[in-house]
Amino acid sequence: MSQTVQQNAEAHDTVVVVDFGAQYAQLIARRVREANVFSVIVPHTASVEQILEHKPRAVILSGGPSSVHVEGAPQIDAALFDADVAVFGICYGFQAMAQALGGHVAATGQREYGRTATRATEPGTLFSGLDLPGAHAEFRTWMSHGDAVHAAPEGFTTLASTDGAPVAAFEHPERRLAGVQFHPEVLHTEHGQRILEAFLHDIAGCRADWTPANIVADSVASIRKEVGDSRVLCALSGGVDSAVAAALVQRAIGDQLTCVFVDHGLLREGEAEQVERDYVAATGVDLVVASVADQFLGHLAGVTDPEQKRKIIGREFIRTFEATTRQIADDRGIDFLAQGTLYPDVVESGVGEGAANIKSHHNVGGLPDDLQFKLIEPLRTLFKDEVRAVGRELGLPEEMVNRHPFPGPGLAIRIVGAVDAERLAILRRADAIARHELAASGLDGEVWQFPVVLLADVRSVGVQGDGRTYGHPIVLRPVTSEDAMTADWSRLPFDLLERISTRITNEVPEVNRVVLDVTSKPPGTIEWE
Ligand SMILES: Nc1ncnc2c1ncn2[C@@H]1O[C@H](COP(=O)(O)OP(=O)(O)OP(=O)(O)O)[C@@H](O)[C@H]1O
Ligand SMILES: O=c1[nH]c(=O)c2[nH+]cn([C@@H]3O[C@H](COP(=O)(O)O)[C@@H](O)[C@H]3O)c2[nH]1
Ligand SMILES: NC(=O)CC[C@H](N)C(=O)O
Ligand SMILES: [Mg+2]
Repeated sequence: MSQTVQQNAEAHDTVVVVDFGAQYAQLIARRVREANVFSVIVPHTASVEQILEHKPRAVILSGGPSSVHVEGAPQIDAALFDADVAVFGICYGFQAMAQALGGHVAATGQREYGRTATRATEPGTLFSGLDLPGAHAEFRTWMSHGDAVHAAPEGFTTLASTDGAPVAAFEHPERRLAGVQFHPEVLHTEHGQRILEAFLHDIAGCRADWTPANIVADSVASIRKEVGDSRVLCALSGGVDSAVAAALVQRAIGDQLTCVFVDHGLLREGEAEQVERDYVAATGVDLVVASVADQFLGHLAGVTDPEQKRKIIGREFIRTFEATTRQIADDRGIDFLAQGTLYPDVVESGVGEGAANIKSHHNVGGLPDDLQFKLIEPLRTLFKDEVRAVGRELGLPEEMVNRHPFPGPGLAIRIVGAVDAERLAILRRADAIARHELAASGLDGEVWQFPVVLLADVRSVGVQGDGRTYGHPIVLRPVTSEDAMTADWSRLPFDLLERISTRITNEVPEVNRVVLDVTSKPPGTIEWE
């Protein structure tokens, strides 16, 4: 378990979300945090001891695709229910809980997907704060199940039912156990957040202390404690996360901090200048710029595999930080490196046991084994919207806090194929046009991120100026998202897409085709590599 998680677990009431393969485990964790309670996610393969290591006040069992009554389905160890921790089951988690405690779960023959009317038969603690008109009140819930709890375990009160779920909610407040068949975490469920909060606050007794002001105070205190009077190098990219991480470290230790910005030749047009100008102006921080494009491009020459690109970039970042340290360190040296790593970077890099490695984020899975620095990652447990809230709390300007994310490996993972200076120049021009037109349309805020991708190894035939061309396609990938864990393709207006397409094919001679990516995440990721 990472040190940050340990610290948070000690300072705040923690909720552990056990992921049974749900589409919504991330969403559950976020909703818990929206109730101002700290939460972490663990895979269902975690043992009860591993769950309890987080010192949770409550555990939430997520939904999942399996059927609890089928042999080999993931189960929950009944020891959890005697561990003096509150437990809330959702969908599969509700069924697993019912079965483990002696209730009866079976297929119903009546599947319920999507909007479902749930009849509350008893307010209990879970529903007591809801404005439900009388007994047998109906409210709209979101369901996704084919199995159902037919009999609640002994001692539990049944609170609701639906046509396809004889027991749609139950609780045993004295044992601090409860569960629901529907999904309280999705916005389509009426009163969903209130029901979750009733569990968190009224049944589990979690304090609502996970707020931006507390996050800042805690991180500042723990950075001070850890760093003492040592010096810290902070990797600054111009993006939101590292800007907020640097501002936190600066608040904690002031001029013991030096920031380093790596110009690795994989940046977008104007980016290096912007960091030097804006960030220093906003914070007055001490900034070193390392201009190392030749070094990065040299190591990337001929490399086409995305994971290999990330590993090379992760390694060269660290080599650059080491070289910078040698350049600027006095006789005390620099032991600490601060980075703006976020919780989704950690989850996607498959660091948690059992989680799949989707891609090795250069700053997590891409780090070299012989790392000389101790890492300070004050945002390692946060989602992006929480980072933005912390940035506002620290007084960073709104333009900085709202900036679209840009991945550390930069344009290297937006060129499908090997990376070289010429290809980078093509992509940089196309990207600048797309960004410019998006900003000019006033729709910047509607889009989470807008990758522009060059399919460098693909060519297609075109006709331009009455002549045949054989050029490359550019892919536009504008997406909307809440936290980059899931995303949808942005429905940008056709006239904006047309302007971008026309300008790119007119102004970038090597490109003769512009295509729009209309894939959500999942199944696609946001970046192409
Ligand atoms: N060009 C760079 N120079 C120095 N450090 C970098 C650079 N690019 C990335 N990093 C480091 O890698 C971390 C992860 O990069 P990432 O792009 O995920 O975050 P960010 O740039 O801080 O924020 P955003 O997600 O908004 O772009 C950064 O927080 C920073 O510490
Ligand atoms: O700093 C980073 N280093 C990386 O190696 C990396 N890979 C993806 N990303 C960013 O993470 C978010 C999710 O991206 P994917 O849907 O492509 O996994 C998106 O915001 C991506 O831009 C990265 N950021
Ligand atoms: N979404 C879920 O958790 C589904 C649980 C189980 N597979 C069912 O069909 O009932
Ligand atoms: Mg970035």
